[in-house]
This record gives sequence, C-alpha cells and structure tokens, in this order.
Amino acid sequence: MTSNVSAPDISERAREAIAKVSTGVFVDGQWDDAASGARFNVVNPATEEVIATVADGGPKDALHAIETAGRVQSEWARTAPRERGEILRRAYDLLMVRQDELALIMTAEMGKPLAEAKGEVAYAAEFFRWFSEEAVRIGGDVTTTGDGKNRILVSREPVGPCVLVTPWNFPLAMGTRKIGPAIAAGCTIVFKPAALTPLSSLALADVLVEAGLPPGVLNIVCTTKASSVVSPWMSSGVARKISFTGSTEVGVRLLEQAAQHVMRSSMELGGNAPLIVFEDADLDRAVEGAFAAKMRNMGEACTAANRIFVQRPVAEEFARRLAARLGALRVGDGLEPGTEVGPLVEEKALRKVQELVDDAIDKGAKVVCGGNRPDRAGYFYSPTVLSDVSVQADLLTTEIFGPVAPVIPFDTEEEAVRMANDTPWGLAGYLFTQDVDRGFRVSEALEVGMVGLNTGIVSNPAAPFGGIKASGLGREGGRVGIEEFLEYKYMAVPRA
Ligand SMILES: O=CCCC(=O)O
Repeated sequence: MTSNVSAPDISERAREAIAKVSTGVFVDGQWDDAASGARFNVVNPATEEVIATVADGGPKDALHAIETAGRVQSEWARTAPRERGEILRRAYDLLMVRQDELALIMTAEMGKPLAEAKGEVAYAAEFFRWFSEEAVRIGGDVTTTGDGKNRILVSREPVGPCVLVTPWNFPLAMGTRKIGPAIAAGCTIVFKPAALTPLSSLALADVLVEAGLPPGVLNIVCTTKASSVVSPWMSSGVARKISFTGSTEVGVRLLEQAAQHVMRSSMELGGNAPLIVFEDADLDRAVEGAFAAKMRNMGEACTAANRIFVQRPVAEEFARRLAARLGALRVGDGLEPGTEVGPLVEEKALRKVQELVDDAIDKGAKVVCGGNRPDRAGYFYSPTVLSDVSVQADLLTTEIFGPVAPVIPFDTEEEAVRMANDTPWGLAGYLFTQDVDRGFRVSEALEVGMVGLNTGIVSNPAAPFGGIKASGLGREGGRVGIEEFLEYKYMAVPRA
C-alpha cells in the first residue's frame, strides 16, 4: 500500500472518525442511552486500547425497538418502491463518499488493514446499489386456472418486521447485505450488530438517516448479552423473519426460537471450505487463489479455505510457494501504512488459533512458515503454512478463523472429493485444474453452496451467497436475495 500520510496522522483521523459515531440505542429515529444506563468498551485489537464505549442494550431496549418496528411496518410497506430504491441509492453514494472515514473506524475496531477495510466499505455499499435496483423489480404474475374458471393474481408483499443479527468479521458488509434487501422489500428492521464491532453499524445508521430513511424503519440495539436482546425479539410475535450470520451453534438455537412463531429464517452459518489443487493446475494461479481464499480478512471469513488438499506430485512445491507468499507479508497494526495482515479480533480468537496449530504439530504437521505469534502487543498471529497435516488434526474439523493454511496431500480425484465432503458444513469450496471436464465434474460433486473454479474469491453482491448442510438456509445477494424478505399472496378471481 502506498501512502503519503504518516501513521500518527492516520490514528488521529481514526480517533476523529470514531468521535463522530453516535453510540446509543437507535430506536424510532432517536439516539438514547440504554434503559439500564450501562455501556461497554470497544477495543482496538492491534493496540488493546479502548477506543469507544457504546450503550449496552437489554430487554427493555429490545422491546421498544420491536414495538416500533411493528408499528411502522404497514406504512413503510406502502411506500413507493422507487422511494425505497432511491434511499438505498443515496446511501450507496454516501458510503462511497465516506469510504475513507468508515474504513478507519472499521480498522480501529476490528483490525483488518486499511486497504481491506476500504474494500469492505465498497463491497458493503454495492449491496445497497444492487438492492436499490431490485426494489423496483418486485414482480408478480397473472395466470388462469387449468379449468379456465379463475384468474390467479400473484403479488409479492414484504414479510414484515425482521430481526437482523450480524457478526464482527465484516462489520459493514454483513449489515448492508441484510438491511439492503429488507429496505428494498418494504420490511422494518430490528438489528443487533456484534458487540466486538458495533461502531461500523452505528455509523451506517447515520448514513441511512442522511439518505432519508424514515424513523422506525431501522432500529439498532447493541449489547454484550445477545440473548437479552434477541430472545425478546424472537418471542415477541411481532417479528416475522430472522436473518442471522454467525456460528452454526447459535444458528440452531435461533431456528428453535423461530419455530415457536413459525418465522421465516435465513441462516448464513459456519464453513470448513476445502480447496483442491490438482497436479494439472496452473500452480501460480493455484497459489494466488489459495492465498486469496485463505488470507482475505486474515482468514477470518466463513468462506476461508480451511483445508487445502494438494495432489501429491505437486504438494511440496505448492506448500513452498504458498509459504513464500504468506511468509513475506507485513504483519502490523492495520492503521500503519504498508500493513498487509492485521491482528485477530480478540485474545480468545488468538488462543484458539495457537491451540489448533500446536495440536496439528503434535500430530505430525510440519511448519513451512509461521507457527508462532510475533513478539508485539495486540492479538497477532503470524501467517502460517503447515504441510503433511494429519487427518486427525483438530484444525481440519474446526473453523480456524485465522491466517493458517493446512496442506494435506492426496492421490486420486475420488479421494479428494471424499475428504472435501467429509464435513457437516457446506458453504464454499474451491478447485484448481486445467482440465475442463474435471473442473465441472468436481464442482458438481462438492457438497457446497458456492464453488470457486480456478479462483479463490466467490463473494459478490450479484451472486447468491449461502451454503447447504450445517452452513445454513437461504441466500443473500444476487437476484434471489430479495426473495428472502418477500411473501407471495395470490388472489383467485372468477372469470365470469
Ligand atoms: O464470513 C463470511 C464471508 C462473507 C463474505 O464473503 O461476504
């Protein structure tokens, strides 16, 4: 990254940007303290310093938010689609105008390097642009019954008030990917962002207000006790839909709660993505693809390549080249110019990564690069490549969520596909081959919702993002993204 701004200036600009963020509970267009008056700390994972405090919401705040969303729903559903689309389009423009400022906030609260944070702001904004275009294309259908006696008029209506719960790893984009289609469809929202990264979401509220979103359509409650806010929403009988991104364990609990009120549910849950490199692959391309699939967001992505299977004749060479790529990366505070790998989000995450690597080494893995913590404050872990990883190693059955690339050799295509599918998860998978038939054959055999064929990136606002098996239900983005927020209604009208 090139920059003519020195590190202290950037930290100062980050402080100024954070100081502008409203840090209360946001309900009915008003910012308030939490009913309990409690606040919690937001910590910069690179420096371990407190950078802000945020209102720590609880059940009272949650009830106020869901009642508001319920009260405003029918009026909001009647707004012109073009009006909803234009609010989203203005919000897209505002996000892009504030790209630098939002990136500074994101890097300070979450750790990703500034260049990646800017990339995420653009990615997040694109969901608003995409759904601004979808708002005016909510179609219907007119047909006739088979016996010719009735007309069938099919219309699409907003599903109703939505509970949106997002994770810390993409603090802005996971919000816009849910808020965009909800607004486009005419749904009101109660939204709980992750407690580790609330500032980006709170800044987004200000953007939407400036873009003209009416009071009560979006209500935000941050909290350190997720169930004290989300459970009242789920049991309110007012919320008609839950859209959650996070762990499979929490997703299952939310589905149980959703079942009590038969709520529509979209779940974007964990992953354990396989990445397969066949001996006929263009190895440079495979290394770059594996690098992207592993190192995007420091490995803290549900799409991250968690298990890299490489055909035996090229396994050693591939591991060597990948290690050369990862080992050369500059690790540091995301706000420092030139940083390519930031810290992990919190100490717990760091400990987990360290334990997984130690376990793999105990079970015979060789460290090709990394395998340790750099000697500095903050939750840093060195980019790591492990080769000859045993299938018994815990990191092959656990979402690593860190910059660790385990390389596992294989002999045959059947063996690679069998190992790739040997997991309860099914979010993303990647493969590298120059054989067209094999490319399609293996893509079709992988039990996942998304395949990268000779590419390490699958995420795009125009694509239906989501998984199968324990990785979730429903899709976000693409043409189908808005469907998750719409219900069908049909009228039968006699043709007499
Ligand atoms: O962690 C989930 C990845 C999200 C994305 O790639 O859009």
